[in-house]
Amino acid sequence: MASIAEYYAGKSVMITGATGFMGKVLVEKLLRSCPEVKALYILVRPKAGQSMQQRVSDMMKCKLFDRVREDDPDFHQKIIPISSELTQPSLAISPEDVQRLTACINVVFHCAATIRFDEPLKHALQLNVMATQQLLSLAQQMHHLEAFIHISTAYANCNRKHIDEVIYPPPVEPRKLIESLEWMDESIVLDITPRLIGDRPNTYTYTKALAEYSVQQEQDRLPIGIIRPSIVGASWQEPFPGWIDNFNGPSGVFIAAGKGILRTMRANNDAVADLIPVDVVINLTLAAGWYTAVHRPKTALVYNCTTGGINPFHWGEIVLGTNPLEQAFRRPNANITSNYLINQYWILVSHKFPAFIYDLFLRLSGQKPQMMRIFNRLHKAISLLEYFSSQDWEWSSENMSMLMGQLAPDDRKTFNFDVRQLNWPEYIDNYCIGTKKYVLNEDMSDIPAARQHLRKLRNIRYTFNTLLVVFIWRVFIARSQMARNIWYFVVSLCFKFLSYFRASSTLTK
Ligand SMILES: CCCCCCCCCCCCCCCCCCCC(=O)SCCNC(=O)CCNC(=O)[C@H](O)C(C)(C)COP(=O)(O)OP(=O)(O)OC[C@H]1O[C@@H](n2cnc3c(N)ncnc32)[C@H](O)[C@@H]1OP(=O)(O)O
Ligand SMILES: NC(=O)C1=CN([C@@H]2O[C@H](COP(=O)(O)OP(=O)(O)OC[C@H]3O[C@@H](n4cnc5c(N)ncnc54)[C@H](OP(=O)(O)O)[C@@H]3O)[C@@H](O)[C@H]2O)C=CC1
Repeated sequence: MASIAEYYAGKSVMITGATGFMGKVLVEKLLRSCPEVKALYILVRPKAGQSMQQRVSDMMKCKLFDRVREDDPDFHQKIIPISSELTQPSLAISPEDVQRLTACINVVFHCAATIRFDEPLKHALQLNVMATQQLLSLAQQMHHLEAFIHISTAYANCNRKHIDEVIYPPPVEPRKLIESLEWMDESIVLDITPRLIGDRPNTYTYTKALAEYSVQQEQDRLPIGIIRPSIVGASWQEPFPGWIDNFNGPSGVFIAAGKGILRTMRANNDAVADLIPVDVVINLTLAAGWYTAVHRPKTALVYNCTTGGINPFHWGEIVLGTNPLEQAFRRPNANITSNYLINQYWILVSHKFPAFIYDLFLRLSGQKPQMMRIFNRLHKAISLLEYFSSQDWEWSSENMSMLMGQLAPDDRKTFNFDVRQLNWPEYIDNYCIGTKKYVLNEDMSDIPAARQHLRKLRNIRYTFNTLLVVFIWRVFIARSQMARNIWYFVVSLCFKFLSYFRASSTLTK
């Protein structure tokens, strides 16, 4: 039986979402570990004033591709960009390109999606569901297709507590929903969105569930596999530990906490933090492509790609890195609580009050206030994440274990997705370093300066607290006999307690 690299040798692979976080890691891994792959056709759109070619050439210059570049400086020749806007009819692929793709593609990896939690329903439907349906139609025209791998999310069915590796019937038939929303004005759709998404928290999870169903509908006509990763984080091992390029999910939280901006958030300390490293997801995805093509399972297999059931880690166990970020707003000291009121109290004391003071300082020094605005955006982002950090889910992962059992020993090493070996504290430490190096582009050599800055912040805090105590004393205590009496009473009580403990600890020696 062919190994994974042998299988992909000579194959033409089509990838959507190749410019995204997971797509880039998929392209890199395919080029590095399957060097005989024939060609990667990546569907890309022009964006933000950049042409498709410019975007692809920028992407290939990215540090992520350093190892591939070392192995094969001409690796870019295997990447063939195809212009496509997935929300347009026929995916806006030219007839010539359609012909090219249908003639040669062997494997499709569909990664593209909008992953925003606040996406208007119509747009989320267009991209996550309708584009997927159009892609399935294109796949049906492919003469040599051997596998169609769809990337979903483990949270597509987050309205359930236990999630098996099956497709659950969606609340509404996707085609019917698309037809009925077609004539509706944006504002009407906005009004009825909460009713439609029901017990799901956002349009993202809702449309990903509809997409899964649409994919499964084609299982008799296409060789399909569905991957459901949980919260995808920085890479664990490959191409190097800690690689990450965005603010999504925990990355934004780690950065905001590391900068001393985020000091409190609602999460359940004891709930499982179902993070999954991006390289694990990609290794499983490539293995699933191989398995679908070589073993041809009769129905579409769903792979829950999660860690909680295998190597659980909890939100309360997260200890943020020891390498400080540059120019922190305050000394990092982030806490999580499941209590709404306690969280609101800390938001007031640790977020809003310092932001108010800082903005006052900016105003007085003739600058534009900005901190309150930053905090308002942060609170919006955090409120969208709290649904996921405050509860527990259980995913079965038999298909992931089955797939591991099917791999040859060498493939198990090269395409490792065995998360039992994952050391969480080490992973989180590398993750934090990754956000510093690759998201914020900060240099590790600046760490002594960052530490010095933290010491300065500590001194500012001590000075501020001392001034506050003196102010309170002068304004409230020194002016009233009763307040002075209470103050002396409290101080003498503390003193007595201290002497009592000192005496008892001397006795026990
Ligand atoms: C107290 C701390 C203790 C630490 C331990 C506890 C850790 C708890 C962590 C809990 C994490 C829980 C994570 C759950 C995630 C569930 C995942 C489900 C899995 C999936 O299937 S999908 C992937 C997840 N998707 C997302 O994460 C997307 C969420 N993001 C959004 O929906 C939008 O970005 C958002 C938040 C609505 C903001 O929208 P908007 O205001 O319009 O801003 P933009 O997105 O346009 O971004 C503008 C600009 O800001 C940067 N940005 C975005 N987010 C952050 C951030 N959190 N911090 C800093 N900066 C951020 C963004 O990159 C843009 O920059 P540009 O330079 O490009 O303009
Ligand atoms: N990140 C995570 O934590 C998780 C992600 N997933 C799933 O993994 C997949 C990949 O996610 P991730 O890489 O994080 O997402 P990103 O947002 O990083 O990437 C999304 C990709 O989709 C492309 N895309 C978006 N809209 C269009 C469009 N209209 N036409 C063409 N291409 C488009 C983007 O292209 P462009 O660069 O042009 O915008 C980009 O390449 C998604 O299906 C997501 O649901 C599942 C679980 C967790």
